[in-house]
Amino acid sequence: MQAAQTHEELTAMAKIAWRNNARCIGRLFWNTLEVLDAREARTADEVFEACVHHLRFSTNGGRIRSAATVFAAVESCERGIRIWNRQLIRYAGYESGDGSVLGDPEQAAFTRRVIELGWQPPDEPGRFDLLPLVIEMPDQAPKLYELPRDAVMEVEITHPDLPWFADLGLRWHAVPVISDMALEGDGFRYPACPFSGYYMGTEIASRNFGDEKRYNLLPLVADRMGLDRSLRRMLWKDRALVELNTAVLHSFREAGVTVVDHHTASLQFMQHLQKEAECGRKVPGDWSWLVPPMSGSACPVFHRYYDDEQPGPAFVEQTNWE
Ligand SMILES: N=C(Nc1cccc(CNC[C@@H]2CCCN2)c1)c1cccs1
Repeated sequence: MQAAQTHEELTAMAKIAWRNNARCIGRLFWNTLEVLDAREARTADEVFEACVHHLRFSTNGGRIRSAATVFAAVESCERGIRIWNRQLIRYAGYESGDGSVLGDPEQAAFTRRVIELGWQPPDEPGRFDLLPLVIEMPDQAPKLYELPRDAVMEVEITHPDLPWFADLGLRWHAVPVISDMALEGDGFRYPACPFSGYYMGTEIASRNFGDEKRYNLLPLVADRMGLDRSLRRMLWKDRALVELNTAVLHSFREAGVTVVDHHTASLQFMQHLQKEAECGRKVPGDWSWLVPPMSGSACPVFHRYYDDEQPGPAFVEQTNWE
């Protein structure tokens, strides 16, 4: 077993792992990452407390701080401490007999799993019920924890010009916290290291709200806009996407919650490419992830190729509970 990394070594490793993440458009700010050291957490309760602290620290009243909380390292083959949730904050998906889902369909299997583990859904299940955290300590059964409501900031979605938009009852949480990946590098592996930043508007509007296999809201928004959905060439999906994205960006800014539009994020990434070239470093990039899911060719990141290397240190996928 190697000597543990100092906090400085751990911080540098996590920052470089972010800088190496080929799928991330927000890497201009890699050096601002705050690393919270939770390697001493030895019980599920202590891990839960550190996760709640991460939410409060990163949310920061809406002035979001990019952060990573690092729990204990493991030898390569061990499972170690694991957070089963893909993100610390996710909404339940309740599947009914006919296959329809109330809430987030992407979370239907996980929702079933946590109910098996003893989670009690609310008396009135809804579209935005917070899922519990599932924390697994080495050689122990997983434990469930409800997130304190005051640690989860949410934004209600309204539209600057369309009054009826508020009636859709849409909301989303302010901070994305990826909690199922491992931080690997310099001979160390950290299987629990939730990391968070701020959202790009398209993630919520185009993907979480827009995807057919998610909240599938394009037909509803188009109908409320009075568009003719019988003709694809009327581009009703595109018009609905623009208004969903306008609403998300407007609502987050109104609420004082950090968010970035896909045009600004693309320009920032081009600056990052410039800075890295000046430092003599290649920038690994995955075009299919870097290009925003709407108006791709209107973003400069679209008009070039990327280096497909995957250098370490890195945040890596790992087998989860399924
Ligand atoms: N803005 C963010 N979004 C983000 C980053 C990484 C991963 C994810 C999760 N999205 C992955 C899903 C899976 C398929 C399509 N999207 C979101 C950030 C999350 C953590 C720091 S920034």
